[in-house]
Amino acid sequence: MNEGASVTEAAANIGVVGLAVMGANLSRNLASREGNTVAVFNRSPQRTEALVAAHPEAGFVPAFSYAEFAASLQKPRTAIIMVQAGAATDATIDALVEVFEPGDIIVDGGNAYFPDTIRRERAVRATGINFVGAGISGGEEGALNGPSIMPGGSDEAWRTLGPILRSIAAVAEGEPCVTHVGHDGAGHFVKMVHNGIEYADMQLIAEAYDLIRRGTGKSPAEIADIFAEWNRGELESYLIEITAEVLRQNDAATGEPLVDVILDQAGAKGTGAWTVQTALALGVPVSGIAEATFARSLSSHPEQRAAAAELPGPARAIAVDDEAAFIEDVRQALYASKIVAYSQGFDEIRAGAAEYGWTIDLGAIARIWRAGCIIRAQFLNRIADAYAADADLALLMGAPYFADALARGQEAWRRVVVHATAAGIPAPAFSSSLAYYDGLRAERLPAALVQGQRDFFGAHTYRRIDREGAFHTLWSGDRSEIPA
Ligand SMILES: NC(=O)C1=CN([C@@H]2O[C@H](COP(=O)(O)OP(=O)(O)OC[C@H]3O[C@@H](n4cnc5c(N)ncnc54)[C@H](OP(=O)(O)O)[C@@H]3O)[C@@H](O)[C@H]2O)C=CC1
Ligand SMILES: O=C(CO)[C@H](O)[C@H](O)COP(=O)(O)O
Repeated sequence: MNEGASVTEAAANIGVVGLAVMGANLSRNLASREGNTVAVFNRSPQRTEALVAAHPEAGFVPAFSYAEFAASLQKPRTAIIMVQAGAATDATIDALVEVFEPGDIIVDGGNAYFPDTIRRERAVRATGINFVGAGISGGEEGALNGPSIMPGGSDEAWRTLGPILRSIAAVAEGEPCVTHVGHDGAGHFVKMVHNGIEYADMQLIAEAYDLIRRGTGKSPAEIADIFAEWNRGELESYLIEITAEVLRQNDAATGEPLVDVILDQAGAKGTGAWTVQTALALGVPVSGIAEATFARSLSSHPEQRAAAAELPGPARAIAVDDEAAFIEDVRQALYASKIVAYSQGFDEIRAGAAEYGWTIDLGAIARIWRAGCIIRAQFLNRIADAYAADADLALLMGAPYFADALARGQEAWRRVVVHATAAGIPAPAFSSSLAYYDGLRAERLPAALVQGQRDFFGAHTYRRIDREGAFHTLWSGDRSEIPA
């Protein structure tokens, strides 16, 4: 580490490294707050020059080397990194550690994989510099006007960072959408699950659109009106709102609905897969999130889709007698499946907190997701209420409000899944959410048979319903049972 430049050169109280969509807008957000002077740095100088030229009102302090960036910051220095996850983040942290000093704070605001954040926090802390992994959600508009922020890291770093992050975060019912989630990787863990829920929510909405289009023959613009109407009720959310916008958009080149000219292969940068991988390791069944993630993968294998195109099946058309009733069924199925997705996500956060020793206030997470982030929704108030009533809820969807909503919606949900299945319309997120609901409420599951099979081929033992202990049947002997 070097000593940086003299204090007299240090004009900025905060800095941002990485000036693509998120970093540029976050820098402008920071600069717009009273008392902030923002130093900006990007690996390629053109981005720095472009940002500074485009926004003279922001009073940015541009830097063209890491040493210059460090010198432009008041001590203790605070810098927020907004670069690509993975190697880019490691390279940026390494470069900052070289020019920062003990007591300074490095915040990684990108979508890092939480084990990386745990590793980085440990390594950077050893230098005396604070490292905070902070999930930031809201896309371009959120970064500019107020995102939802999920910081991890130490209590000491939070004391310094808290006021800055509160000043730039979205506000929901007077409360800034930021909370100290927990230590080291807790913030990025929660952001990861946020994105997993985002994948599920998006897939469910996409399935609802597909079913309505195939069931009623309505145009995308007409379905946009349906989503806009839904957005005035219990489904009110940013994702429903933007779905109406996307469906209403016509392609300038062809005049066709834009949704009909977009290639039907969904991309993914990895956070959904991380959510599922982590859930598998924790033994948490996030089946809705997993199906949503796999649905993107399935869409993106054109060679396999071409190979399967001639396989037999129904014509993917639903015969609907009562259009209005069918649309209402889809709405209810969407709401029920959405409850499942959030319940699964919160279950994963609860399990992750237990595994990694974080104290995560689940009600506070619901509250900071009410504004600023991509999954912001009226519905999150209901989740916050559920955790306020019982902070140790074993199952979010078992809370009275959600249990009632599921009870009200489950018949419609079943009708939609039956229709979809009979018509050969894939609705993996709707179907798997319903299977999860039925699985959890089942008095008895065929898991008993799986245990019998495991004991048969691998002497893995089983437990009995009527006695304590583990048992094994001598399958290749006289088939008597012995205590294991
Ligand atoms: N876009 C979004 O809606 C959201 C993104 N995020 C996360 O925020 C972060 C930034 O996202 P976004 O603004 O979309 O930008 P990108 O994820 O596209 O990252 C581009 C930035 O990373 C920099 N970069 C790439 N490789 C390196 C490297 N080896 N060393 C230093 N810098 C490097 C680029 O610099 P250069 O210009 O020199 O190439 C550029 O500033 C990401 O982690 C992303 O996952 C979080 C929430 C929402
Ligand atoms: O973090 C985000 C929103 O919360 C980003 O928009 C993220 O890139 C979305 O993930 P993907 O690109 O995999 O759809």
